[in-house]
Amino acid sequence: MEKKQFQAESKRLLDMMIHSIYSQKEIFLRELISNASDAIDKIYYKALTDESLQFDKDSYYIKIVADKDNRTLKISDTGIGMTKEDLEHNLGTIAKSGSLAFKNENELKDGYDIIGQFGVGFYSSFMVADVVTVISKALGSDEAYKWESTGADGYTIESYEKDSVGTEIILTLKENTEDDNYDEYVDEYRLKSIIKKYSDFIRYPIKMDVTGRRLKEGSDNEFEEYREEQTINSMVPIWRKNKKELTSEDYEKFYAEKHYGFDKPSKHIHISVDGAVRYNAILFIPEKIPFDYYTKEYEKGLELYSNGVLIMNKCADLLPDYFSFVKGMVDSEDLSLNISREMLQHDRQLKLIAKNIKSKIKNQLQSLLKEEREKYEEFYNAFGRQLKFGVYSDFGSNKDVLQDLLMFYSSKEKKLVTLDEYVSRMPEDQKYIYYASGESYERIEKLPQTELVLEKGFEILYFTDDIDEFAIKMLMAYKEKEFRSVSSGDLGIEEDETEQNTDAQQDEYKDLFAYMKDMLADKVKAVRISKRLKTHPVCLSTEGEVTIEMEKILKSMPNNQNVQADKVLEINPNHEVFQSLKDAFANDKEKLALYTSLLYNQALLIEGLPIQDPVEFTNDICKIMV
Ligand SMILES: Nc1ncnc2c1ncn2[C@@H]1O[C@H](COP(=O)(O)OP(=O)(O)OP(=O)(O)O)[C@@H](O)[C@H]1O
Repeated sequence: MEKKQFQAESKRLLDMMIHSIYSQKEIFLRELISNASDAIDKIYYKALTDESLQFDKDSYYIKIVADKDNRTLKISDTGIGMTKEDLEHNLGTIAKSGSLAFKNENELKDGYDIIGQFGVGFYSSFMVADVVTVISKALGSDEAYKWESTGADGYTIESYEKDSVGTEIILTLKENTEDDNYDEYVDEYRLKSIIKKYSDFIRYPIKMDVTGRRLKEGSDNEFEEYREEQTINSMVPIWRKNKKELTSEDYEKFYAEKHYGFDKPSKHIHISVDGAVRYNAILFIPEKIPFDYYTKEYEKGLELYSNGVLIMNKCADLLPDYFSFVKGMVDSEDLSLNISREMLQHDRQLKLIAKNIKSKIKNQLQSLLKEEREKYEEFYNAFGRQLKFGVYSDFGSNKDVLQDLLMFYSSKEKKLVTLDEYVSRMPEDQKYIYYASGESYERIEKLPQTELVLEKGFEILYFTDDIDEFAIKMLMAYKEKEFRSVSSGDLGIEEDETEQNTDAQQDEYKDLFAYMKDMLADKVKAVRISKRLKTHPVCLSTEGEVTIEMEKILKSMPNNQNVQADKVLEINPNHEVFQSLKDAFANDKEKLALYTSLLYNQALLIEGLPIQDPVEFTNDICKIMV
């Protein structure tokens, strides 16, 4: 029989599974049971919506059979089954193709991370089995097939006999080793406990023949063993249970079982609404950021159930983009089973649910911020960018929902603070909320432009995310306090005597500045005496809406429209350099040209902007050295 090869990525994954040192190998059973349950969901859904199919609730179940003598474990289901193509396609390739490429070799080595990141599902059976056999008959098909693989060297598919629709997965367990005892996976007691632990909420019965002991009939001291089929799981879906009966562990188990993420959820929200619209939902705020979160591949959405039947895996309409990190499910009695994706978008019930969910998530985040600050900061470090993006997008229409959830690093507190905290401690004479933008906190800390604001004792928020300034522009103000960049022309700081002095100086040396401006041509809008510089000789400030950070970001975009910030070169009149400029202006215009060009380029460097001609710049430095 022809042996087919796994697709390259699957092969790597399989290798990892086979050689896995993952300590929780038992999760393979959870994976197979959850696949079986998904397959039953599919046929169940079909039976409810297709009248030609018989509907008999009792015929949907999962059965586990352990054969101690042959060391095999069989997991069968009465689900939708797989055709030959399905077997090849679903079991020979990784569904989320390309995802492996994101991870580097080291991270993958112990197979631990990968399980979490991708929920490798079916492949996890190779952690405990040498041979995996899948026998399946698809709904509507007359033929059944057997798929078999011993791992990395590929798989075979052949026709097979099977009467009923569904799938059987037979695992031939690995030989025991010093470290691992695979016999435990044919041990009834152990299997029962694994099922209870991970799959108790599966909605279909998970049946298993178990051995009991009872008194022999007519005897009061002789026992006999007997076999009986038992349903191991309690079957009530967690979202239908009373919140009071559930522990955080139950929610965590559900989160893992559903592959919402490998991390533990940072927070869960269990909603039961019985009003104008009835629904149950379990939502999770993840603790860690999914590896593909900020990529185009990431798909937001919640699982959508109609009265216990899964009708959509990722219903995007239930979550606004700015809460796209939320995982979970919604079950509503009020949705029709036959609803199509297009109809859903217009469904009134769904819109109500989405609105309700939005406010629940917001409240939850707010209470996390209030009550568990550290946890909130962890969350914010992972997903804060998305919230800021939410403020910016849709023309700022969501700013009211989001502004109280924002945090920025503070020059004063040296940690993340909220806008409310900032505003509430603003001194009376402080007009604006000040911010400074840059690549990192360390770099911003050194920006000359911050000098005056800091000297006044005002707090500065540090913006290091691309989106920060754009979001703030959209917000415009918080509690009626406007935002102001420390580089902006007008800092709104009351002028004292020395500052009035600078106005006089500006006037006095206007010819010098005009001359310098001419030399820099359209690189700057003006050259001016600085009011904000205290110790540094030079800096750039901006006039108008576009700041230097915004210019940088806009320039890096694919269809940049060459948007420029209106830059002003500011000179510190109290720095010795100013005296040199004055002398050069009076006696040596060539020198003035050299100094002007040097100062301008220095200001660019401070801003992290590229110098147009670095060779010329270094030659200029040499000129003043010799
Ligand atoms: N018992 C089964 N019956 C029918 N189809 C199955 C069964 N087991 C697996 N499949 C098919 O094989 C596919 C691959 O399964 P696998 O467990 O590897 O990934 P998944 O379930 O899609 O994703 P994940 O496990 O990450 O949620 C499934 O999507 C499903 O189409």
